[in-house]
Amino acid sequence: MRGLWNTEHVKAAEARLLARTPEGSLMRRAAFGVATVALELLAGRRRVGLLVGSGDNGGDALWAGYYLRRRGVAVFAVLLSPERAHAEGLAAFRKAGGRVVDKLPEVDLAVDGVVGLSARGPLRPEAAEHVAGVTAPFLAVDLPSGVDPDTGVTGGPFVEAATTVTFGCLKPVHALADCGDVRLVEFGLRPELPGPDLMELEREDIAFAWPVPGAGDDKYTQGVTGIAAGSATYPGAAVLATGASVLATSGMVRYAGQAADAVRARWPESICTGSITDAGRVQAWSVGPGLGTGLSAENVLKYVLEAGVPVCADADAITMFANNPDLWDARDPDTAVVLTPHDREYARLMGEDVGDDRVAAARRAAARFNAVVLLKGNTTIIADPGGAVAVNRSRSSWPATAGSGDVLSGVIGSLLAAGVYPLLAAASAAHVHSLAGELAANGAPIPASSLMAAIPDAIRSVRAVTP
Ligand SMILES: NC(=O)C1=CN([C@@H]2O[C@H](COP(=O)(O)OP(=O)(O)OC[C@H]3O[C@@H](n4cnc5c(N)ncnc54)[C@H](O)[C@@H]3O)[C@@H](O)[C@H]2O)[C@@H](O)CC1
Ligand SMILES: [K+]
Repeated sequence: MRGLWNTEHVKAAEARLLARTPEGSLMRRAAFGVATVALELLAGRRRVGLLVGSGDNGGDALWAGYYLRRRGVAVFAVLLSPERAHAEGLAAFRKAGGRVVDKLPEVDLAVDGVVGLSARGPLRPEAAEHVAGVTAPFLAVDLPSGVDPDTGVTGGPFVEAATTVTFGCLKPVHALADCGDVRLVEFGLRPELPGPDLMELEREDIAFAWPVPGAGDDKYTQGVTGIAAGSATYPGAAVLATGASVLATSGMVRYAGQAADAVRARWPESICTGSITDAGRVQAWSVGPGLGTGLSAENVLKYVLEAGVPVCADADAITMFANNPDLWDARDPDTAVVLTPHDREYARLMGEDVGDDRVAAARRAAARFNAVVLLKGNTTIIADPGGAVAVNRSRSSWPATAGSGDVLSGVIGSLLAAGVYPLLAAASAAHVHSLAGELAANGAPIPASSLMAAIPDAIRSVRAVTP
């Protein structure tokens, strides 16, 4: 698991660390890290340009320029606010033979030291012009300038970084926005930090969480998943959700609904009934995809909420909660619920748009409904009602296709049925879903059924990293 910390916590921790380290040493260590990565990226080429802003981020860039000069690299720097440039960094840079210029010449690598942790808003016009004039790849210092450190939002021009070197710890921007290849330079900040504000699961975490049958297991002991999805109009949603559930774990899957014939034909291993009341016992329900929003669908939703087992509520289930909040009354407060809205469903459910701060939005919904909220997007945010948040950056946008959400809800249902903690179930499902999308797509569009079919490969790939 990788932790990520908000700027507020990073700044407070840095202040404590600064107070007990010799002046300037942290900046020089950070800059040395930047220079080391720059040398690696240069791979023998010898021209570097620096874009230097008014704060310590610019100071880092100037000190990195100093270290690069000492290794014989030609370094040019544009000072965006010459009178406010970091004084010691600039002096060291000049003394080492660095050249201050009005405009960067052709270089092999550009270092973005425009703004860092104190950044607000997009690049200002002058910086944007310099950035636009650069053809070399960018190495961003701490974070790509113009991208908000806490939300990853860009409201105008920003630096497209091929590589980002950050210091002390990762910040939300590194998971919420594209920062290229992110490298972390450690300098003893961790003991000063509270628990992380966000976490990003790694393959090892998912491999650890994913249910694996033991010698004493049978089809019942691994958790039976119930799928309440699909309708005469939308049988495909039922086939996809059930199939995803069948492929995600080796526990049993029961399907209940109007698409029983279609599901049975495609997934003979599932137990299908036409009515939810005949479904039998399950350890979790996945409800909503293609279900409709009429009275009979509302009754299905009530039935699964009353069952006293974890519920993944997706698609039409979310719309029904938005239309008729009284449906929540059917839920015992101890029943875990995972809601999986996309932005429009979120707006329906919450009566407000997601806004720029997606993490805060997911946290608000999780607190309001006492549920895990998985907010879909290129980066999926998964918030726990207790405040914990996991993020999953998708590797490509191919999974943004019809039926993809049905697959995700089936996987979440299976993990809930296997007893995986809801936040971990949702985050692990999101990870495997995006990995399956990447494996299936392999550079071309994919139907959701291909994504679903790649779930076993994704699980194998995740599990392959465990010793
Ligand atoms: N505090 C520390 O312990 C360390 C800080 N380090 C560096 O210091 C950086 C933070 O430095 P600062 O707090 O001085 O601030 P920044 O360098 O992030 O920003 C400097 C100033 O730029 C202005 N600014 C904000 N948004 C802007 C925009 N969109 N366009 C143009 N100007 C804008 C603001 O006036 C801001 O104070 C970190 O990102 C990191 O690179 C490192 O040297 C490591 C140690
Ligand atoms: K930067």
